[in-house]
Amino acid sequence: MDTANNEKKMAALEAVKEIKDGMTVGLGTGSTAYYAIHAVAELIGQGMNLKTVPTSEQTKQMSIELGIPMVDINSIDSLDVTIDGADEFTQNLELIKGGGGALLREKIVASITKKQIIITDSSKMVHQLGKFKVPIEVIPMACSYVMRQLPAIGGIGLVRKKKDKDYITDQGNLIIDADFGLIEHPAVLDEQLNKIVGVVEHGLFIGLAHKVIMIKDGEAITFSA
Ligand SMILES: O=C[C@H](O)[C@H](O)[C@H](O)COP(=O)(O)O
Repeated sequence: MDTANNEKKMAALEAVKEIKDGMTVGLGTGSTAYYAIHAVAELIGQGMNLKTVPTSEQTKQMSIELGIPMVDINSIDSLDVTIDGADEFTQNLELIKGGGGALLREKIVASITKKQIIITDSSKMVHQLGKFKVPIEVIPMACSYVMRQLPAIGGIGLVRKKKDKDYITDQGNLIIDADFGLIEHPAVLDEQLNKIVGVVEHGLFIGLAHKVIMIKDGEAITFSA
């Protein structure tokens, strides 16, 4: 296993230590969350009684294959813990997520989670967000309107493609990957994006993470809110 994957796995194993019997657990999406999902399956295999909520169709499929019990998010008020990855994070626990297109369901799950734990390898920490483009999920009919609004708030967008076709999210929407340069005030941009009609959600996660566990040089480094 290469260093990055080793770090992802170690972070996942560290995070699942927070899971206790009887908890409801949110399962993130992506190559880092992958290791957490496997670790949760192992806990269940050892007899732990857990209910989970997946943050994407991809994670739901994995959960089915691994025999992980799931619960309808509309039948619960909150989740105890969610373990998810990130594309970038700062020490203030501001994040960019959505590189894998799952930001909308991830943000809904994070919003009702008591303890949102982000797990990363050592490449994801930044001093200022913005090298990674901010994914913006938009209603298809609003796509060009939203694109035209971005320069007024300092951004340039590109519609995400997959194999030469528009990338379609789990909710049937499009994603605009927007370059804002380094983001001075993520909370301000968060509000500006939320005000654009046709934007369903975006990948700036501000005030949602409670803890980031990053592995660097074989050690777990924890950042807490
Ligand atoms: O949409 C995808 C999610 O936000 C992922 O958690 C994020 O892109 C990080 O993915 P990975 O762990 O594969 O780097």
